[in-house]
Amino acid sequence: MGLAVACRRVVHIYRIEGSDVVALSGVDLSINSGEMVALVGPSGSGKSTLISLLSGLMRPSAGRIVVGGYDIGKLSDAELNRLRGTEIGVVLQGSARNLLPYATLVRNVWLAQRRAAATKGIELAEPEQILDLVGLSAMARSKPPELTRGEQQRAALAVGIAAGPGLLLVDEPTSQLDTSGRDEVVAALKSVNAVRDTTVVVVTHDPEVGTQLGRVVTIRDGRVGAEGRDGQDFAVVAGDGTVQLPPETLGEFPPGTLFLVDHEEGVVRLHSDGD
Ligand SMILES: Nc1ncnc2c1ncn2[C@@H]1O[C@H](COP(=O)(O)OP(=O)(O)OP(=O)(O)O)[C@@H](O)[C@H]1O
Repeated sequence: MGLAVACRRVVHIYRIEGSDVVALSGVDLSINSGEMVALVGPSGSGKSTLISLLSGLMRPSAGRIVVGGYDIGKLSDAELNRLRGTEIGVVLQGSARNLLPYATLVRNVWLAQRRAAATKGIELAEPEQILDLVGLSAMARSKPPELTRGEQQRAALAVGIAAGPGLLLVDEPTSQLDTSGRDEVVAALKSVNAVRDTTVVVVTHDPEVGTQLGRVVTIRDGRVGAEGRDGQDFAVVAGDGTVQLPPETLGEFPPGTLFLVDHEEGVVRLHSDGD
């Protein structure tokens, strides 16, 4: 069963040596249970910070994040740890960071399952079944260095879903892959989502990955700047009522441009001198 995600006015500030870096400045985002979402946006816009907060690796400086009914900001370290090992799967950028090079894929998956099996008290899928889900059953007895980059990335996904999480967070799974490697990784993500109803959130720089996942959320300057759904782009109203226009339209609508909000008609119109 997939976990739903709700972010309300999420702010995150890194404090380093007396200076503050505002990484997120008011993220409002809802993700339904079983949805697939791509997070895109310029470098430094806050995507990885958002993933770290959703995974419970850090708590937000302000605002609220609820994952599957758990309020991330209010959980103890032990509770966050438990959540990360069982309900939330995380695949870090760079497949090598997720895999033990000296262990076979079956053993990699089994090791990731061990703690969760005890904590959850339920029977988890056999490692071979999990590897089959990401298209790696033929490589079950191989070790990571024997795999191609794309296969390693899919093995990292298998480890990420080993404990049967309801939310899978994946950072840049297709960087450094060729087109066919990328498509196989996206197919593996889709198969996990379809078979297990897992909610999947993927950080990516590849627009094609976003298109294939269906819903694309653009993070810009630490907040949700835009959304793409089924190939159409939308501006998004944030929790404080502000709307970011795409930077490329700022020439057309410079700061100070007036819009008329017509409550009765339910429309927003550009104000021109003739109005
Ligand atoms: N550990 C940290 N300490 C201090 N500042 C940080 C830290 N991590 C990120 N930042 C800063 O927070 C902002 C958002 O960074 P983040 O890594 O979340 O962006 P991103 O969109 O994931 O970037 P990229 O696409 O390059 O990975 C940036 O200004 C970055 O320099």
